[in-house]
Amino acid sequence: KRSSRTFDFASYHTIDEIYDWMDVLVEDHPSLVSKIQIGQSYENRPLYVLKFSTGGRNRPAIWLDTGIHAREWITHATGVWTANKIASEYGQDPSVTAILDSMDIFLEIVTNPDGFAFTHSSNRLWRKTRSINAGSRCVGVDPNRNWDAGFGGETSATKKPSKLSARAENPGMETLRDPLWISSSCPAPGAGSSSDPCSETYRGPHAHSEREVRAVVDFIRAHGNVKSVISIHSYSQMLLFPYGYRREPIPDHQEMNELAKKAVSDLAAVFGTKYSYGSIATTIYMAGGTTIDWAYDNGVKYSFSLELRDSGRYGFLLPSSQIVPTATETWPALLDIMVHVLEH
Ligand SMILES: O=C(CO)C[C@@H](Cc1ccccc1)C(=O)O
Ligand SMILES: [Zn+2]
Repeated sequence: KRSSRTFDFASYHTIDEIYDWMDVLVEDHPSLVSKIQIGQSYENRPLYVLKFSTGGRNRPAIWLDTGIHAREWITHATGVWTANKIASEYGQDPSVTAILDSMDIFLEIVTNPDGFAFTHSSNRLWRKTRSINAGSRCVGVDPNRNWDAGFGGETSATKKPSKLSARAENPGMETLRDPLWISSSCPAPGAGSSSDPCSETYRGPHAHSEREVRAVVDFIRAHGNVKSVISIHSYSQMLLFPYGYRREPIPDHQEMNELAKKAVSDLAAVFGTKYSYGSIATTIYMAGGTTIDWAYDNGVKYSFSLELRDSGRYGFLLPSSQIVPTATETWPALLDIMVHVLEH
């Protein structure tokens, strides 16, 4: 009989391998884990979400997503490891047990399946969705600029992008040659996204134009009781919270900052990996239309994004030997956030 525990967590996997593994995880934990489909991608791949629940009806919930950017393979791998950890620790770890006795956890591992498949088949550094842009030969929308929160920037940038801002508009192109820019605090253009379909931060024709984004928006709105959204990216080793579309701090800045401080401290305690933390706009760069700004503005107070390993040496091409160490050190940070949500 297949077991979810014998899966090779120390290797990168294809979408089919991950989707098959999800079914085995459900088989191994039938009273805790279920798989729901929240929609379909542009190319009609299913959008699957793992639900961890011990009962109740519409309990307060935590939403986790990985793989919204296709090339950030360490995030899908961390999502698989974390799903297994949650399922294995229920009934063993007191914090996990307490969380799941009162709340549900939803985890979407392959949030951008078309892009992910494309990184396996054609272009390992693909970031965006694979939707066709009318009137352009350039494909795809940045799913982390497509959300209806500061979409297109409050002051949509009309100024000519400077060299720096051109870089900020093309995350990943320079990072292989010049990783420093990604952790530079220099701001991206005011808009924090691009209207150019050929840009890596193309925001799309309108907010929620992407099926992959729309499906999550509809799910979270219909659920109505999501207390935390944690959207996991790589790389640069940061723990981020809103806002990205404004520099002004959120009302809950102090609480979020202190929680982030504790989380990165507990992460560092594992192997010494250093994370920075703070609001998106002040820690990485201005970014409009992001997942967690939308969540926060729609009542999800505990909204965070993680930027996993590394800080630029391998970037998106993180060796598979670092998968389990990365997932292992990230776990205490996730637990800190989830326990805080449970207690508040
Ligand atoms: O994926 C990234 C490239 O690794 C960095 C992320 C940084 C970010 C993450 C979460 C919210 C706002 C910005 C991005 O530009 O969307
Ligand atoms: Zn990303």
